[in-house]
Order: sequence, then C-alpha cells, then structure tokens
Amino acid sequence: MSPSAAGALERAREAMARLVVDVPDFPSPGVVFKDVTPLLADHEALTAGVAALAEAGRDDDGATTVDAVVGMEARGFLLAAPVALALGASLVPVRKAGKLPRATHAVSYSLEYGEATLEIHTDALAPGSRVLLVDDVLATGGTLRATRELVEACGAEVAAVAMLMELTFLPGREALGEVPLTCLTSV
Ligand SMILES: O=P(O)(O)OC[C@H]1O[C@H](OP(=O)(O)OP(=O)(O)O)[C@H](O)[C@@H]1O
Ligand SMILES: Nc1ncnc2[nH]cnc12
Repeated sequence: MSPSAAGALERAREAMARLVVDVPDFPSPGVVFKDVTPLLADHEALTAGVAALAEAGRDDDGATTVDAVVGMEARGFLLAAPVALALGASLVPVRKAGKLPRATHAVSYSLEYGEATLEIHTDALAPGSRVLLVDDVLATGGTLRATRELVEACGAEVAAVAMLMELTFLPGREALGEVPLTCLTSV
C-alpha cells in the first residue's frame, strides 16, 4: 500500500471511530444501527473514506483493476459514486424492487432487520467485466450475496468488495467465498 493510501486508511478509521453513531433499537428492537450520516457530513472524513475504499479497486502500482463500481441502494450509492469517479470506472446502481425502469434481473434476500428484493438492469454490466461492490455496512451478508448473484446474472464477475464497516458478530463475510473483502473497520 502506498504511503498516501495508508494515510487515507488511518484517517478514515479515526473518523469512523469518532463519527459513526450507534443507535440502539433502530429500526427494530435489538438492532444497534450504525449511522454513518455524520461521517458523510464531514468533508475530510468522507474524502479519506472514499480514498480508502477506492484502494480495493487498484493494484500495487495504483492502476485501476475494475471496469465498474456497483453500489447498493441507498447508502451504497453515496459511497460508490465517488469511488467510481476516483477509479475512472463506470457506476452501476443495484436498486430495491420496482425502481429501475427497464428489464431487470431480481434477487430476494434477508438482512438484519427484514427482507427485500434487489434488481439490476440486465444490460448494466458488460459480460466478462470486473466489478467492485461498495456499501457502508456488512451485516448478515444478505445484500452482498444478492448483489453478487445479480452481477453474475449479467455475466460479470465480482473482483472485490469494499465496505466501511463489518459487523463481525454476524456471518456476512461468508457470502463472499474467495473474493477479496476490504472493510475499513470491524466491530
Ligand atoms: O449485510 P446485510 O444484513 O444485508 O445488511 C447490510 C445492508 O443493510 C443496509 O442497507 P438497507 O437495506 O438497510 O438499505 P438503505 O441503505 O436503503 O438504508 C446497508 O446499507 C447494507 O446495504
Ligand atoms: N446494524 C446495522 N447498522 C446499519 N446498517 C445495517 N444494515 C444491516 N445491519 C445494519
């Protein structure tokens, strides 16, 4: 890792420890919700977080290794867009059911506090393209597993995954198998 990437990671970790707020019993009893909105509101924290996430889509020489960045609705969009710009890659949204206007692939899944369906436009990713998935929180891995299925339904490949935060008391990481996973912090 380059000195500037290591610096961004250190600044992002410090910012997350300071700015991510635990909200007990939201959106349902027993869930401790990780609210990243104060981090998004802090320019330096967001800059460092985006730089650190983007490293997951670069090689050791700093060259971009992915064709597209996929963000999962809704918080994933906020991070995936600047990461895609930083990498010079395409931005592709994976949306909750009924939001995309053209033909879609769809996958239903469970997450820490409910169930949902995610969709991707069938032509959103070129077959064979390499994709970086970006989101804020990895919890049960339901969102990640569903998104991976959607990417693969397009004939593309998940090359790497980058998250701000991993909840290690949940088995989210198992959704990935061998795919490289970058989580800036673990709780
Ligand atoms: O690992 P999992 O158990 O699937 O949980 C992680 C997902 O949950 C949150 O999204 P949510 O579906 O709450 O949507 P939002 O971003 O629209 O708030 C979070 O942003 C991840 O996408
Ligand atoms: N505890 C949590 N906080 C924020 N986002 C989440 N997504 C799933 N579980 C979550």
